[in-house]
Amino acid sequence: MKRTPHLLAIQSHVVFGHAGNSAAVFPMQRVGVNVWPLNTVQFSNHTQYGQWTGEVLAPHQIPDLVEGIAAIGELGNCDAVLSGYLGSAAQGRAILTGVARIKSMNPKALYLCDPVMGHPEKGCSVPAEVSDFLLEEAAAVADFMCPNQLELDSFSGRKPQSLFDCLAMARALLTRGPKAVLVKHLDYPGKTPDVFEMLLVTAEGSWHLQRPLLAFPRQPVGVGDLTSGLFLARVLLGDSLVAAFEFAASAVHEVLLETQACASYELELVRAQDRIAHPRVRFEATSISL
Ligand SMILES: Nc1ncnc2c1ncn2[C@@H]1O[C@H](COP(=O)(O)OP(=O)(O)O)[C@@H](O)[C@H]1O
Ligand SMILES: Cc1ncc(COP(=O)(O)O)c(C=O)c1O
Ligand SMILES: [Mg+2]
Repeated sequence: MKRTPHLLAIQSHVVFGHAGNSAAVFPMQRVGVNVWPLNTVQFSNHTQYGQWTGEVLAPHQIPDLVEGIAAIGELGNCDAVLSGYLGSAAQGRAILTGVARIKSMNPKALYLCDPVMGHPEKGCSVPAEVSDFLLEEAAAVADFMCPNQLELDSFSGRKPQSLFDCLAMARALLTRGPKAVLVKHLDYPGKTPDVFEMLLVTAEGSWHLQRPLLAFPRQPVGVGDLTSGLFLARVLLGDSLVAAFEFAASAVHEVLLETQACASYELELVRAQDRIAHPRVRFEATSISL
């Protein structure tokens, strides 16, 4: 029988609604991965509501919890680490310590870093030390990085002029260390307005994917976390990087369709669960080059 993969997911948890682990854990389980959620914050709700209660996990808790799993002899079973929203650069460094510990026990373990930097225009951003940490330290260790356009711009220190420029920027990030860069959301001058575009860049090639841009009165939150989580889950289940990219885009689209149909602000993950596991649509990625 094929072994069920194990994935350590280090990101935020919200009591109400879906962001961070609260957006990614259930979908990753639903597609067939054992998830070990390690919550970097526990907030009442995501920060786009403008108010919340709760606390940030002290950075030392991250290695403490990883050592606890080592002490019961299970750490070597970890096949991948996913990290998302970071409260501080110290928390990020604690995650890299955990990743190094896991890779020493299982050299095949993968690390996906979702370099969450927030949405400055929505009043949510991360300290400069966190963006510096992500570019200067995390990129060198990560196997996969999944920025959105704002995060890619921040890494590049500029905005793109065209689709090919986005590709050049993603390629530049690839040279920092990751095996693949998945750009979860492209934005550039001249982009077709009614499509949502994504990019996957690896040493072997580059792929572009389009799906419909759906209208929402308020943009749903947690979409990026869901995308990264499903991509990594499908890679662990044996998909090629391109197949995992296509799967994640298709499953996320299904969740957004259900969310739109329910006129819900929070992602409708429970209602969409069967379509997360078996998307009815399949968006195909097409190869592009500079
Ligand atoms: N197909 C879609 N139609 C409309 N909006 C979308 C679609 N897919 C994602 N979004 C929204 O676009 C924004 C950018 O998505 P993305 O960069 O992937 O993730 P995030 O900002 O959540 O990390 C998010 O606000 C998300 O809710
Ligand atoms: C607590 C928390 N975690 C994670 C996120 C990231 O969500 P997204 O996937 O939309 O980037 C947010 C966004 O507001 C958040 O408030
Ligand atoms: Mg995000």
